Amino acid sequence: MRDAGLPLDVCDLVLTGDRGRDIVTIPRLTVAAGEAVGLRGASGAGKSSLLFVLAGLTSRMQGGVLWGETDIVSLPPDARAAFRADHMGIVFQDFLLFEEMDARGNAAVQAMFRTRAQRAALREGAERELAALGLSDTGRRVDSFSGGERQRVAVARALAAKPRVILADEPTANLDRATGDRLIEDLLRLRDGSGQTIIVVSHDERLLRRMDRVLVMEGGRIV
Ligand SMILES: Nc1ncnc2c1ncn2[C@@H]1O[C@H](COP(=O)(O)OP(=O)(O)OP(=O)(O)O)[C@@H](O)[C@H]1O
Repeated sequence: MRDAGLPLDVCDLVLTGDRGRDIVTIPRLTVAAGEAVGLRGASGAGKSSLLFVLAGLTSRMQGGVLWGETDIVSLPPDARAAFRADHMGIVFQDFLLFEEMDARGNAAVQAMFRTRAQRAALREGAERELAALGLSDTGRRVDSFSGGERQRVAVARALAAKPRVILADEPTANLDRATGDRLIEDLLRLRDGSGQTIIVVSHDERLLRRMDRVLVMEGGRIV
């Protein structure tokens, strides 16, 4: 089993956008290891921007974002990328799939960056998650998949390596009810089994209801 989830400690965080505008301002936010937290709020409230910060996908942040002992704000971009690859599974709002690869290849894409010894486990994890999400025909190129199918590939990719942290932006948005429910069960099964920390942006009440805690964002702040 992989290590359990990482705790998060955000301190005096400011994310600055173009023209110097503050997009996200968080004086303090702590999430326990293994906690499942929902983030909700109106469009433009800063939810996706906060996920980007937590994933270390921007250099325009100030303050502290500690995952365990590691402050990703103070890491250079290549070290942030390595930390992300080692510890995080991310579901982006627009999925970011490799269009010319099949579902299986996309779900196991991190294998390209792993050692030979790690590749088999990652491919196995990808197959397991694709099956758990009910996706068949995994040898087909993803550019021919529907929105919901693409979403399932993106989620399988995020979960394949059993990361210590899962960050997801609207993971159930394109899914029918049954598939959405399956995804929610899958996320919680991971958390209950190996204690992953989960932070999910969503408007889906069924998903939010299952989280340990739901935070509301407004104007770049948690209210
Ligand atoms: N690089 C940037 N420069 C300036 N403003 C930005 C930048 N990135 C995002 N914003 C603005 O910051 C605000 C928050 O955007 P964000 O995408 O985080 O909102 P959101 O809560 O995720 O919205 P949605 O639910 O519609 O996805 C928006 O007004 C957006 O236009």
